[in-house]
Formats: sequence, structure tokens, C-alpha cells
Amino acid sequence: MPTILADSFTASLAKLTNDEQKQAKLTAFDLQTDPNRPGLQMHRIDASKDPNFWSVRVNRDIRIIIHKSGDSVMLAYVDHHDDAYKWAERRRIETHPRTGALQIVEVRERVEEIALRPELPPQTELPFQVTPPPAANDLPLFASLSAEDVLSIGVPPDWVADVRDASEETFFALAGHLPQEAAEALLDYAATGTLKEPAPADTAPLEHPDAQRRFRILEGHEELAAALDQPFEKWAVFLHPSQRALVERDFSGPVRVIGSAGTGKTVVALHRVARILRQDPIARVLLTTFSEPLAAALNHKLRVLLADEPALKERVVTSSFQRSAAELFSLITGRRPYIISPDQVRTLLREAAEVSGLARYTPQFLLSEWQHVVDAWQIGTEEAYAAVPRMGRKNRLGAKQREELWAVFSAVREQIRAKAMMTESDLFTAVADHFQSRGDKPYTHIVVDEAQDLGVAELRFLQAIVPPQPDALFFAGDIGQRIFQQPFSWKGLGVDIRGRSFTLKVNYRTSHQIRRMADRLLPANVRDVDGEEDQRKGTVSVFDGVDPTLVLAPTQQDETVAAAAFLERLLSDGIGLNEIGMFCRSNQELPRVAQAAELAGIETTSSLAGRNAKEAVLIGTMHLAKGLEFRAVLILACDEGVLPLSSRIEDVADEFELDEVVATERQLLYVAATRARDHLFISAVAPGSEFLEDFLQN
Ligand SMILES: Nc1ncnc2c1ncn2[C@@H]1O[C@H](COP(=O)(O)OP(=O)(O)OP(=O)(O)O)[C@@H](O)[C@H]1O
Repeated sequence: MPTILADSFTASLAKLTNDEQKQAKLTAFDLQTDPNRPGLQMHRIDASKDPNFWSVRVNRDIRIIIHKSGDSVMLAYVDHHDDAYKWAERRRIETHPRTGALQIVEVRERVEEIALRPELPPQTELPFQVTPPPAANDLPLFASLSAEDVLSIGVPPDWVADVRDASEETFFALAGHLPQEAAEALLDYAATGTLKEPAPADTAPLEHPDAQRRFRILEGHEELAAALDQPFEKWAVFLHPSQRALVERDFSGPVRVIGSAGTGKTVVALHRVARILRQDPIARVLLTTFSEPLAAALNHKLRVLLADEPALKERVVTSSFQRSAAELFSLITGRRPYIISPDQVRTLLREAAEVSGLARYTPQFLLSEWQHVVDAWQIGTEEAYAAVPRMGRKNRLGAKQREELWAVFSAVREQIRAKAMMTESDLFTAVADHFQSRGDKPYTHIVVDEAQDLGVAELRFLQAIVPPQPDALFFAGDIGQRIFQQPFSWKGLGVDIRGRSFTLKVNYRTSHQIRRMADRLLPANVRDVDGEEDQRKGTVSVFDGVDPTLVLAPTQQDETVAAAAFLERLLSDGIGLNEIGMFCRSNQELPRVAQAAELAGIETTSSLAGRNAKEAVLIGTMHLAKGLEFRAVLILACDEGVLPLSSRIEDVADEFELDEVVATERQLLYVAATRARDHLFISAVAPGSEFLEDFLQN
């Protein structure tokens, strides 16, 4: 008999104590083995309108709620006795009359009253807190939709009238009672004014895409064990239909998944790896991202996803771009690569310019030209430098200037070679050159996370180490979170994702309030160099929370006091130290962060490993925040001159680079702010960064 696992079961299981969870899992196994076994003490829930709900005894207090129909049993919910019964009395399971998807419907007449903003404790204002103008939020949102429109997106008939009366103020409380596809479609409508096309109702109720995200059919004990072992990792079991489509589709070329922070791009990348390994028994996959700590985090998640298929894991390598190149380099040459630092390059450039009598070129210009043109594009000859288009750069260089500059750059190249060192780009290029024309490639597939920070040489490298087959390259990333690399044409390098770039729109991480505020930092549309558009408008969060706190303090001391008060509030709300991250722009401001933590009397750590090892708040620069996630985030010292960082502004070589620097600094703040799930605190000493003004606009 098939067992159906509902996401409401895994969510309720996660709320029990460890012992209760263990016992509930054992009962679930017994149930799967023999649903008629007398020890299970099944009782029909008589007060439920749905006659198929039954309770199953786990122990004196805990009950599992199952739903029996035909020859299948659904694990629907688990809780303490009275709460479990109450849940079942208020629910029925049915096929939606329009969409045809199976739904667990909350019975409207059993819901006494919908609280406007439940579970939000009153918040006292912190000193020097500034509040954005309130949005008009009591206007009806869906009044112009007909009842038929509302039904068409999967709102259960019981709830149609409530939806049509809802305002922004009441909507999130109401959304908690609706099936997720309906809540998302309504939010999407509120954001864009367009109602999503209903999915065709030509599948069985359980196979409908909207049903697949909340129900999973499990065939045997092993599958049930695997699914129940990860009750906190809902993403590992239940995917949004738009995520599932990207995981499962076959593509005719390289693919890119984009979407703003928290929309589940990493989740899709991980499932894609699992899918490739399951489908292709000889696949060897590289799962890669831009830093080792992030690669370690990906590796951990992949282990969760492949928990019951450990053999698959043996065919995946998870490492950063640089480390994967360094390992291949060692394999090819038998020696380690020695990478020269940017500071060393800067010194070499200055010395070479002095020797050539070209000290009139500023060190900033020389370094920028080296990094973004000569080294990035691996220019090796004077002729190649004379011909390079120097895309986007405003200060044109004539033939004469290029000729004299080439003397500097070629001297620096010589120096690096003489030291038996290489730049990162040299490393990527050396490995790419080796594999370019060979038939035997180290990997069959590459899945890239944080792909927006790939540079020219990295992309060439990745392309060279897989065979030229259609689905070999899969990229996930957010153009709006690019903080390291300058943009360039992927198409120009032969990676053509046109027609295969897909945007995820449902934000699972960040509350509605935090996402809305962070979104103000970036334009509604971002276009890449190849003209592919990332429509950021219309992204919806799946839950509601408290407004972010913005503090503009007169002095650093006042800022410290406000941040410490915020920390104390978090702790008294029961938020654990490991669930908090504190960030600032650069190492220079770190003492300010540490001071606030000290005033609040809390332990801190500056390493991800330290965060896992002990109960402590992670503190670091915004770059460290990338790819991470916290219940609460504090960003301090967003002062004028700090954000954008004045030393970077002073270093720019031309107007093009100035625009780039300001954009990436803005994106950095966006990255840090979107790490927060429930609570966000941003502070500065007045007048504060120019970016903070964006937050205050409506
Ligand atoms: N289908 C899903 N069901 C439940 N949770 C999900 C789902 N997809 C993603 N999540 C959760 O949403 C959060 C964000 O997901 P993820 O890290 O994949 O987003 P991202 O788009 O890669 O974010 P960023 O761009 O900020 O790195 C994670 O906590 C993840 O577990």
C-alpha cells in the first residue's frame, strides 16, 4: 500500500521534541508495514467533516493524524492529543473544483476569527530609530477579481469571500489559511496586477504540479526513513513547481537559473546535481561556487539530499572555482600553483611604470587595466592588446598609449613568471588550455552556484573541463548579487544561455517586510551584457514578519547602545546566538560590531567553523555573509564614506568603473540585508550612507 507524506506532517514533526519525533517515526513505520495492526489504536475523528481522518496512537500524549482513502494512507499531521484532534476537525482533503489539485483545506466555518497580525509582539522604538513612511495598507487588494478568477488559482471555495475582502493589512494572516499556490498567486497579482494562468487540470489530483509540492508518494521503508530523517529540511523533499521544472527538464544547451535572494536557486542547483547522478550512472559532476566556505555549505546540504543514496555522492566533487582549478593543475603538472596577490601585482606595476618612465599613469589605472583587461582576458602579445575592445571603458586608449602601456604589462608578466608564480586567471587558463582540445574531460556535468561572480577566465575554464554536450553546464545565480566581477558577455565566450534563462519568483527565506525593503536597493529590472533580462518585480515572500529597524545615530556610542538593545530584544524573543549574524562593510568597522556584542554581553565568533562549534553570534564583513542565512541580521556602520567604501571610490580609473563600484557596493548591502529571515537591523552614524535613503522611500 503506498504511503503519502504531506508537508504538513514533516512541518509538525519538526516541532516535537527529539524523543517524541523518534517515537512518531517508529509509529509511522509500523503504519506503513501494516495499517491494520491493532496496536496502532486507530480512531476516526468524528468531529471532522472529512470522514477519512483517523488518529493513530504514538504514546500516551502524541497522536498521528492520517487520511485513509482507497488503498492509500496519508501521513497528514502529528501533535499532542488535543491539538492533533483540533487540526483534523478543522480540515478536509479534497480535489479543488477548478484546478484539479489535491488540497488540504482549512474549513472556514471552524476558524473563529482571523487575527490581523498574529504572533507579533509589540515593539518599542529604539533610540534614533527612523521609520519609513507607512504604506497605505487598508485598501482592498483583490476587489476587482471575480469569484471565478479567485477560484481559478486554487483558492478553496470556503475562502473566496475572505480573499475578495482582503487588504494588505489582513492578507498575510489570511494567506496562512490558504494553500500555498493560492497565496502565492494572490501575492503575485498584488505585486504585478496579472493573475497567473491556471495549470491545466488534466492530471490526477495527486500528480497536479500544485499537489506535488506538498504530497510525496513513498514506496518503501527506506524512502520513508529518508524523508522523515530530514524534517527540518523541507526543501529536500518538497519543491515548488517552478523549481521542479528546472530540476527535471532536459535542455538543449547551457541553462541559467536567476532570481532574487532567497528564491531557492541553491536548492534547485542541489536537486539538479542529484537528478543528473540518478539519471546517468556514469556522470561525474562538479558542484562549484566562488569560495571554500560556501562549497563546504553546499557539500553539507548535498549530503542531506543524498542521505539515502550515499553511492551517488561518490561521483560528485564539491569545491570552489579556484580549488577545483588548482587540483586539476596539480594533477596535470605534478606541482602546486603559487598565486600572486593583488598587492604584489600593484607593486610590480608601479615599479615597471617607473622604469619605463610612465609614472604619469596612476597606480589605480594600471591595476584596473591589468585586472579587468590584460589579466582577465589573458592578453599575451602587443598585437592582442592593440586589438582588445576594452568593453564599456570610457577612457579610450590610442595606439601610442597602448604601445607604451604594453611595455609595462609585459614586464610585469615576465616578473611573475620569473618568480614561478601565476595570477588566478593564469591558473584557470592553464587548466583550460590543457583540456580544451582533449576528448577526456574530468567531469561530465558542472553545476555552478553564485554564478554571477564568475570571471572570464573561470567561465572559460569550466567550459573546457566538460564535453560539449547540451546539458553539461547549469548555472544558478542572481545578477543583483554580483560583488566581485565586472560584467562581460557569456555569449562571446560561447556560453549561450539565451532562451534558457529562468527566473524564480517565490522567496522562501526572507519575510515580506525585509524583502520589500531590500528590494528598494536594486532596480526592478537588471539586464546582463547579452541583453538577457532579470525581472525582479513580482517576487513574493511566503511569510510575514516585523518591519526592519533602521537607526541613524548621532554618535558611534549611540549606535552601539541601539544595536545592543536590539540584540537583547532578539535574545529575549528566544532567538539563539547561532541564529544571528552581525556584519559591516570592511575590517575597519569590525571593532564597532564587536563593541555592540560586548555591550549586550554575548559571545561572538568570526569563522563559520566557530559558529558551528559553539553558541556564538557570527561577526564579519558583508562579503562573509554571502550565501548564508540567519534568523536575525544586524548591519552596522553603514556610514557615509564607508558605503560605498571611499578607498574603492578613490581607486577608480574612469567613470565606467565608478558606476561599477557604486553598483557592487549597493549590491553588497543587498546581499547582507537579504541574509535575514525574520529580523533586520541596519544602523549608521548620521548622515549615513546614501544607500539608506532608498530604504526611506515608499
Ligand atoms: N521548495 C522549498 N521549500 C521550502 N523551503 C525552501 C524551498 N526552496 C528554498 N527553500 C528555502 O529557502 C531558503 C533560500 O533558499 P536558497 O538558499 O536556495 O536561495 P538562493 O536563491 O540560493 O538564495 P541566495 O541568492 O540569497 O543565495 C533556504 O532556507 C531554503 O531551504
